[in-house]
Amino acid sequence: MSEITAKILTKVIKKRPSNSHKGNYGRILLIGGNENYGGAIIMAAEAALNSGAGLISVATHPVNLNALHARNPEVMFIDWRDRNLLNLITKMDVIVCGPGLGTNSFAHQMMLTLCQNVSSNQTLVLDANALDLIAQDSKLIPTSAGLIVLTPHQMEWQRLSQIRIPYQTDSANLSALKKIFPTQNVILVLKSNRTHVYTSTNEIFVNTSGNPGMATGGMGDTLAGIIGGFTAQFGGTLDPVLAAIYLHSLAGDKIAETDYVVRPTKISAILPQLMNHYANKG
Ligand SMILES: NC(=O)C1=CN([C@@H]2O[C@H](COP(=O)(O)OP(=O)(O)OC[C@H]3O[C@@H](n4cnc5c(N)ncnc54)[C@H](O)[C@@H]3O)[C@@H](O)[C@H]2O)[C@@H](O)CC1
Ligand SMILES: Nc1ncnc2c1ncn2[C@@H]1O[C@H](COP(=O)(O)OP(=O)(O)O)[C@@H](O)[C@H]1O
Ligand SMILES: [Mg+2]
Repeated sequence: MSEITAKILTKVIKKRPSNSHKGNYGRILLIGGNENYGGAIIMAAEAALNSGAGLISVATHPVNLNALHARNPEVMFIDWRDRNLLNLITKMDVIVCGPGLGTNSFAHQMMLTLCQNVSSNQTLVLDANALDLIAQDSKLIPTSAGLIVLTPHQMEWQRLSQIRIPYQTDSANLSALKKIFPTQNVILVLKSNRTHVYTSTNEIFVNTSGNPGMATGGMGDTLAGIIGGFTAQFGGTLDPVLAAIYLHSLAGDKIAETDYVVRPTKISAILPQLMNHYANKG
C-alpha cells in the first residue's frame, strides 16, 4: 500500500500553456440534485469549476436553476427531463452522477440512460445515490466507460459490496470490487477519515491528510466535483484522481488551521490558489 503525498500535486498540476482555451480543459456534465438535495449538485459543480474544468454543465431538477446560476453563472444548466440531455451525455469528457440524485424511479431511469450511452473515451464518476441505485439493480452497472471512479463512503460501500463496515478490509474490498466490476477499468475511492483507494489492477493507496472538521454534509459532493475537474483537464487516469483526493483534504487541513468546522464551499474557494502554488512548484 502506498501513501498519497503532496508529490502527486506537482506531478499532475501543470502550468497552462498560453496557446490554450476552455476546450482544452475538458467538458464535464454533473447529474444530480432533486427537489431536496439541490445543494449537493451545486457544491459538486462549484468544485469542478474551481478545480479548473473547461466547460461545466449541470443536469438537475429545474427548481435548482436559480440557486445554481446565482452562485455560479459560469455553469450551464439543462433540465434533467430535457430530451437533449442524451445528446449532451455523448459529448462529454467526464460525467459525474449521483450527488443529490435520489433513488426514485426517475433517478433509476436516469442511471439507465447514462449507463447505456456512456462510451470508452469518457470518464464516469459515480457518487452517492448513483451507487445506491447500482446496489439495488445490477443492470445499472456501466460496462462501456473508459474509466469508472466510484466514491462511496463506508455506508454506501456496505450497500454496494454487502461488506459490513467493520469487515471492510483491503483484501475484502479489492475482491468485491473485482466481483462487481469484472472487466471495467475502475478506481474505488472508499471515503472515511483515512480514505483508501483501490484499482482494478490491485493497487492500494491511503490518504493520510484530512481532519474531523471535514465531517460536514457536502464534503463528498465537493470531492466528486474535484475528481471530475481533475480528470476533465488532466485526463481519465489514476494520478489525477489521487491528486484530487489529496488536494481536497489538503485544503481541508489548511482551513482547519483556523476554523473548527470546514465548510465544503470554503474548500472549493481556495482550490485555485492551491493549484497555482503547485503548478509553479512543478
Ligand atoms: N446539501 C445537500 O443537498 C446535501 C445532500 N446530500 C445528499 O444526500 C443524499 C444522501 O446521502 P448521505 O450520505 O447523507 O446518506 P446515506 O444514508 O447514504 O449515508 C449517511 C449515513 O451513513 C453513515 N456512515 C457510516 N460511515 C460513514 C462514513 N465514513 N461517511 C459518511 N457516512 C457514514 C452515517 O450514519 C450517515 O448518517 C445523497 O444524494 C447526497 O448526495 C449530502 O451530500 C449532504 C449535503
Ligand atoms: N474525520 C474525517 N477526517 C478526514 N476526512 C473526513 C472526515 N470526515 C469526513 N471526511 C471526508 O469528507 C468527505 C465526506 O464524504 P460524504 O460522506 O460523501 O459527504 P456528503 O455526501 O455529505 O457530501 C470524504 O471525502 C471524507 O474522507
Ligand atoms: Mg456523499
